[in-house]
Amino acid sequence: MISTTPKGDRRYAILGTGALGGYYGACLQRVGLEVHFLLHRDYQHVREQGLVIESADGDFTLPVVNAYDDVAQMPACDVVIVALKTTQNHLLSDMLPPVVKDDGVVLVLQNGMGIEQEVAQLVGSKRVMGGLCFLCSNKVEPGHIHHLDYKQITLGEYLPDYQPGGLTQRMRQIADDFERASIPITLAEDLLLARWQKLVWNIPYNGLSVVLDATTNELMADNSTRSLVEQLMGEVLAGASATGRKISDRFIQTMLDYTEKMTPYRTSMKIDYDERRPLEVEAIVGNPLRVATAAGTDLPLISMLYRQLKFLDMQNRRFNTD
Ligand SMILES: NC(=O)C1=CN([C@@H]2O[C@H](COP(=O)(O)OP(=O)(O)OC[C@H]3O[C@@H](n4cnc5c(N)ncnc54)[C@H](OP(=O)(O)O)[C@@H]3O)[C@@H](O)[C@H]2O)C=CC1
Ligand SMILES: CC(C)(CO)C(=O)C(=O)O
Repeated sequence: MISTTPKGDRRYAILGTGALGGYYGACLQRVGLEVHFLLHRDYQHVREQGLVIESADGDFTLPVVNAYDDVAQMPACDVVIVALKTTQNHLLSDMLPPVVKDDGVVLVLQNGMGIEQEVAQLVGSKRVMGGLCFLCSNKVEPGHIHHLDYKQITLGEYLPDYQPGGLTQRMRQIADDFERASIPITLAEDLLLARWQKLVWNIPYNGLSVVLDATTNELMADNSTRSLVEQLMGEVLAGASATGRKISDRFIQTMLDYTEKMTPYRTSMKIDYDERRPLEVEAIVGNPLRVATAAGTDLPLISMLYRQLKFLDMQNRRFNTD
């Protein structure tokens, strides 16, 4: 085991060493933090050969990492990063309890909404934080991650019912670790607001990329689809507003500009669809839709997108023989 944690440093666990978890975990280990990686199909490969990160910021290799295929073998950690696809979150009830220290924290870095609430039921709400990752990364081969663009994270504390959690000492400590690893961090006082803001991007682009078989640049180049993107973004703002979170209309333009500057991108949901993997429909579209509906607001375009995605996901799962 590589034990590099000097006094005061936090020990990290990465649950799901894929595109996101593998990238951030490797960045943290590279600057000397102690990181423990839970792997799945490429466990043997990574145990023997480590991780390769091909990155827009410079490639690097970690020939030796702390690799596990069973949480029971992992040490209890201060920060446990959840980086599975949300479609695998049913595994968390077994995975989390042994690996999070009594005074540790589970940091949910997945896309979507409502996951912190589920995690709080497993480990208690005092041990949960959320993060929104503006990252374009793919796992291209066993133990090989290709980081294409962006990397910043917005961090927020979770409190029951997503009451704003303010800024805390442990947020600053985790932010320091990531910044040491050259990952820019924004600290959010209100995690729910930050989650809605991220969904302004994910709901239209992830959803439409699957339904319309398109990349981000294709969605932006056509007037009809660009308008659909904008209308869907408007509905996300309405959902946020129904839960008491105001996002200014100008934010829509910011997200459109951000996407126009992005390298043409096949969204993560589109990659999952093409690879015939389960889609994160419930976390990214279903949960926010249900939250808005419960708060008394109809989101008709998002509701239609949700049903279309459910249909395509169900068809896709029928073909998946894994
Ligand atoms: N990739 C990105 O750029 C971004 C991703 N996100 C979000 O981050 C989350 C993770 O996405 P991403 O990293 O792309 O997904 P990946 O599929 O690349 O990573 C998920 C990892 O979980 C592993 N896994 C699955 N089942 C198990 C298991 N039983 N035990 C241990 N590990 C397991 C998979 O291993 P195996 O493949 O071997 O089954 C895989 O390596 C998602 O919610 C996504 O929406 C958010 C922003 C950007
Ligand atoms: C917005 C983006 C591309 C990260 O910046 C993302 O969240 C995704 O692909 O799921």
